[in-house]
Amino acid sequence: MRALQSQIMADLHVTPTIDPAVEVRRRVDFLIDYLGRTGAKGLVLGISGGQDSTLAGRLCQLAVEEIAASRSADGGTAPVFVAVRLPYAVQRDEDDAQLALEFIRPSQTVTFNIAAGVDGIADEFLNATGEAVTDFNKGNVKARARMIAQYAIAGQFGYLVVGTDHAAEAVTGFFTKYGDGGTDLLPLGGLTKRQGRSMLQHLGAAERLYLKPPTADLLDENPGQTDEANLGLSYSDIDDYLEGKDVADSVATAIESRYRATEHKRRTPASPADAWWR
Ligand SMILES: Nc1ncnc2c1ncn2[C@@H]1O[C@H](COP(=O)(O)OP(=O)(O)OC[C@H]2O[C@@H]([n+]3cccc(C(=O)O)c3)[C@H](O)[C@@H]2O)[C@@H](O)[C@H]1O
Ligand SMILES: Nc1ncnc2c1ncn2[C@@H]1O[C@H](COP(=O)(O)OP(=O)(O)OP(=O)(O)O)[C@@H](O)[C@H]1O
Ligand SMILES: [Mg+2]
Repeated sequence: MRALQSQIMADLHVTPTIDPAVEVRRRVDFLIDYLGRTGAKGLVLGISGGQDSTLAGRLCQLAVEEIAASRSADGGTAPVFVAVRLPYAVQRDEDDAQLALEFIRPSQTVTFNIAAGVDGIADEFLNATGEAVTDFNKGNVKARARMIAQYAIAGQFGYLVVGTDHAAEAVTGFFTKYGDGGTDLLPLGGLTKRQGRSMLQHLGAAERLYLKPPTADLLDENPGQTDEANLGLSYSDIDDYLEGKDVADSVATAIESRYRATEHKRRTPASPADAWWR
């Protein structure tokens, strides 16, 4: 194995194989423990219809249901899980999002359309700079608008914002800084994409929910662009690398170059006391 590969596996807490049942239990326990220690009144998470939010959402719901079952015995109130639909106007694959919600069965579902907010920022960008925001930058505004919506809900009702980042996204920094990367806790941390898929399968999700090609779906001009097309890398190769397997040199080099370039996304902002960025 390459030296950096082994270092990355350790830094991102990846294990080459998992038992899906054990990982479901461990991550539900983590959510229960975190909720207990913070006293938060609930968890909030955007549900897109993609694999990651379907899995994280189901784990959140299992956690709050277990807490509710244990508290009903002593008459206490339990935290809730709020699933948020966050379409930009009309979502092309809304049926997948609805299927994910049917599987998750959240305590509550809220729909918060980000179109007015995002278009307001795009209009003001033009006023302020004299040029139109690019489709790519507007995509990151969409991801950040979703973060703002979730924190508004969390702040108002005393919830925590759940993130869906996992090792196969963290390694390439494939998320919007302070957008989908801006969250309070990460129940999928350390998992590869195929390990997450195996957990959804274990939980009895419909195939469509875990075989769907991953997409950030942030672009007006290329709706549903797959992550793999955007990255120029397949999740199968990224997972192999993270699980310590041999991959082509060109694949390892591409992953390692992205890993180095995106270090700033996995850190808190640099200050004069830090040296990691040198
Ligand atoms: N060395 C450095 N030290 C500190 N900060 C640094 C920096 N280099 C850039 N930055 C800052 O970071 C910013 C760039 O980062 P960011 O704004 O995130 O933008 P960027 O990484 O360019 O774009 C986000 C990428 O993540 C993808 N994405 C987003 C959301 C969801 C998903 C998904 O998987 O579903 C994927 C999206 O398709 C795109 O390829 C710069 O504008 C600058 O402010
Ligand atoms: N249209 C949307 N509605 C609600 N939440 C969204 C939407 N788009 C993105 N999100 C949130 O942003 C997170 C990051 O998106 P990302 O595409 O990485 O995950 P995913 O859609 O759940 O799974 P996949 O990576 O397989 O597409 C999602 O997990 C979800 O919480
Ligand atoms: Mg997606």
